[in-house]
Amino acid sequence: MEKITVIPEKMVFGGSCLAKVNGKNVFIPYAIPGEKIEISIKKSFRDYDIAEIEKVIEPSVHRQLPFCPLYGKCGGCNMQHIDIDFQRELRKQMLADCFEREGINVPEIETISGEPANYRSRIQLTDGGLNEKQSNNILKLDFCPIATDEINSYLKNVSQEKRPLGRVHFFGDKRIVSSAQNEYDHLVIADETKKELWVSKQVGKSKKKAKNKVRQRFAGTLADTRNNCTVCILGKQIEFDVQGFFQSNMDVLEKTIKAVTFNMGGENVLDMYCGAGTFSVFLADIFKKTTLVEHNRDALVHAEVNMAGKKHETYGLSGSRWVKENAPMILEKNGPFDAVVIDPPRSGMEKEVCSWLCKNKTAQIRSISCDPATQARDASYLIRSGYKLTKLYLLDFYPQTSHIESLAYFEFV
Ligand SMILES: C[S@@+](CC[C@H](N)C(=O)[O-])C[C@H]1O[C@@H](n2cnc3c(N)ncnc32)[C@H](O)[C@@H]1O
Repeated sequence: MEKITVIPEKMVFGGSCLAKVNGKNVFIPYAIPGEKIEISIKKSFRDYDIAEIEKVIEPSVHRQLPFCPLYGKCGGCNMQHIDIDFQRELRKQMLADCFEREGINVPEIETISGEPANYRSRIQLTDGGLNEKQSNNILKLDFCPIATDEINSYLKNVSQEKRPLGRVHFFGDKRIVSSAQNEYDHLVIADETKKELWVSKQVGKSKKKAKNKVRQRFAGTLADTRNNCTVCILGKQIEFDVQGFFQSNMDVLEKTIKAVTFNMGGENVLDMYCGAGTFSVFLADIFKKTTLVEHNRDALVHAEVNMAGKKHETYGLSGSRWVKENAPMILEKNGPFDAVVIDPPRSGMEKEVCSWLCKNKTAQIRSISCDPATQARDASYLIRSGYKLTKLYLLDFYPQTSHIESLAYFEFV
C-alpha cells in the first residue's frame, strides 16, 4: 500500500481531517490539523478518498494519549487524542464553516461547556456491552470515563453476564429525584425487549400488532410508565421517558436553558419541537402563555405533567401540519408570538415551518440544533427574509466527540 505524507488543513464536520492528494480530497480520521502524518488510502470514491494514519511524523502540540482503553474501538469518542481546549476550538471552527458555506457572516462564537469527561448521563448497551465500531462485535466494559458516576457504579457492580440482553438504555444522574424504578440509586434502565412485552400486555393483542399500534403516533399514546424519570433542573422538576428524547449532559443543559431564555419575555411564546417541554417549563416563567408543538404524543404526555398549572396549549402533530392547520387560528386568537424557541431533529426545520417563520417576522427566535449544517441552511432562509443572526453559541454537550450542538439567536428589527 502506497504511503503518502500530508499535513491536513482542517477538521471537517464528522471529525475527520481534510488533506488534498493530487487535487483529490482525502478524509483522515484521528488526525489533527497542522501535523505531519503518513497515510495510506483505505477506501476510494469518485470525489474523495478515506485514509488511515500509518505514522505521525511531526505530532501536533495538541496531540495527547487517549484516556480510554476502548478509544478507537467503540463508536463513541473520536477526539480523545486532542487536548480539550483545542477540541473546542476545532468544534467552533466546524460550526463556523457550516455557516460560512451558506454565505453567512458569523459573529464571534461563544462556547457553553461543562466537564470534559464524566458528564454523560445516557448510554446504550447491547447485550451488556458497547457496539464495536464498524463491526457486529460487542465490547465488554466495566468503566466508561465519559459516563456519569451513576452509570459507572452500575458498570462496576453488575458483571457483563448479569446485564440484560438486547438493546438497553441507561439514564443515570445525581439530579434524578424520582423514577418508576428503585433498584439502583439515580439510575433508570429502559430495556427495549421488556417494552415490547409491556405494550403487548397493555393492548391485549399480538406483539406485532401492539408494536404497530405504538408506531401510530397520531392515534394516541402507549407511554411505558416504567421508564419514567424525573430530574431536577435549575430547581424545577422535569419528567421524561428514558427511551424518548432528553439531553445527555445535565450540566450543559442547565447552562443552555439560561442562554435560551436570556433576555426574553412577553405575552406569547412558541416551543416548536418541544419534546417533554424542557424549555417550556422555563419559558412559562417569563411569558404569559406557552404553545408547545411536538409530533411524539408520548413526549407530550410528559410535557403536560411538566407544564401543569402553567398557562399553555399543546399540539401533538408535526410542525408542518401545525403551521397549516392550527397556526392561523392561534395567531388570530392570541396575537403574534413574541418569541419562538425551535429545537428540530437533525434534519432541521421542516420546509413549511421555516417558510412560516420567514413570513412571520418574529421579534426573537432561539434556534437550538444538533446539526450545524441544517441549522446554517435554515439560518440562510431566515436571514434572506430579514432576520439578523445576533449570536451563535457552541453548546459543548459532547466533549471528546466531534458532535456539535449549537444555539443561534435571530432577531427581526
Ligand atoms: C432535538 S429534540 C428536542 C426536544 C426538546 N426541545 C428538548 O430539549 O427536550 C427534537 C424533537 O422534535 C420532535 N420531532 C421530530 N420531527 C418532528 C416533526 N416533524 N414535527 C414535530 N416534532 C418533531 C422529536 O420527537 C423530538 O422530541
